[in-house]
Amino acid sequence: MKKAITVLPGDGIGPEVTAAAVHVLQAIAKRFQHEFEFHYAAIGGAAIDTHGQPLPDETIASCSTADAVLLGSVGGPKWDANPPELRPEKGLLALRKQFNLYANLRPVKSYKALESASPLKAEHVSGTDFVIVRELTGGLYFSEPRKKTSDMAADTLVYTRKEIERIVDSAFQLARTRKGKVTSVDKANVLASSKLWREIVEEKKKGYPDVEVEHILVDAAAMQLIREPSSFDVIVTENLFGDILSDEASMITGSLGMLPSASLRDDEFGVYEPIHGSAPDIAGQGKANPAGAILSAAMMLRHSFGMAVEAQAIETAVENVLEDGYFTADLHGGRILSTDAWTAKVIEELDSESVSESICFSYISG
Ligand SMILES: NC(=O)C1=CN([C@@H]2O[C@H](COP(=O)(O)OP(=O)(O)OC[C@H]3O[C@@H](n4cnc5c(N)ncnc54)[C@H](O)[C@@H]3O)[C@@H](O)[C@H]2O)C=CC1
Ligand SMILES: CC(C)CC(=O)C(=O)O
Ligand SMILES: [Mg+2]
Repeated sequence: MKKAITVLPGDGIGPEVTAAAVHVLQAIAKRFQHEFEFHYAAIGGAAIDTHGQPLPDETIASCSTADAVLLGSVGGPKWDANPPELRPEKGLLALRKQFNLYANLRPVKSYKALESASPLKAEHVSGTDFVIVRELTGGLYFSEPRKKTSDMAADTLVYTRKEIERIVDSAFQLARTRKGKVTSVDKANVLASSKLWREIVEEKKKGYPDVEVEHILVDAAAMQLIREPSSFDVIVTENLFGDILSDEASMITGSLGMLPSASLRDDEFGVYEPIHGSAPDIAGQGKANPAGAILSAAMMLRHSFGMAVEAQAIETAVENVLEDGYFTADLHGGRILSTDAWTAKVIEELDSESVSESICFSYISG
């Protein structure tokens, strides 16, 4: 199958982790006889430097003609003093809005091999398997009006019924394919937007009688994620809460570098991005964990290209490399490899006999 992928490496460790994911995709293309065409375009600080804006028209054009987009990360101290319209993060937010990517799926799954890398006790980590469904194109990050003087500052939190309904529907539909439970996270004891959110979840649940629903306030949710992460299946929440809770949740697995994400709309198109930022403190040192980006590529294969077997091959290879005790510098307890060396292990694993046998078996049985 022939597919066009636009790669937006961005800033900091973005180019390192997207390079890793592209290498893995090339290995998949070779093994399964697909043709992946990679087109590179600028976003974030890199785009400000070359094009004078964080989301150039050429980048939008490239993404518009692509089957899917692989993104690294944006931002860094070089651009921190820039005015708001010339901040790297503005490019990422504009990309999400431009392509109407309202549903950001962030799977959080524990790995046996990483139980000791997590700051949580192994018995708490074990069995963790949930997805955060984060609303991605509304809320405070798209605040209008937004104002700042030296004496006051204001951001506006707006959600429309339509925005809440579609993300809540996404969560219910996802729960039906999993363990059948939705946890809606809000701050309905204080915020008007959260009160509407909760009302809509209550209305929507009538259409999904097979799905169990619970409501939890965001502060308690932050606690419950640490106390009993295995109690969650699908968490649905607004933009800011989802951003914060997913970084917290990443540590259950051992590192922020482990979590992938898919930013989706109603068709197959998607932007696939690790949840972490540009990590300026480790950029250019071969210390970045590329697992989040590599697993994002697997999500791309499954969702945008319908390549479930290929996606599973990547996920199995990542798991096996961790099982073999090969870690990156952010994870404690294994043999530490550089970003490139760890990626090479994943590709070696993909090429290995055991993975190819399980793939053949899946083809036959699937
Ligand atoms: N999606 C995106 O592009 C995002 C961009 N940012 C931007 O990134 C810049 C840095 O933000 P921070 O708050 O430091 O968050 P960050 O996510 O870049 O880093 C937080 C910490 O986690 C570590 N880390 C992150 N990803 C890692 C990986 N793959 N492997 C190993 N360690 C990893 C970093 O070294 C750092 O110690 C800022 O300019 C921020 O605005 C932040 C979050 C998301
Ligand atoms: C620009 C930020 C909203 C990016 C971020 O932290 C995220 O999407 O996780
Ligand atoms: Mg974030």
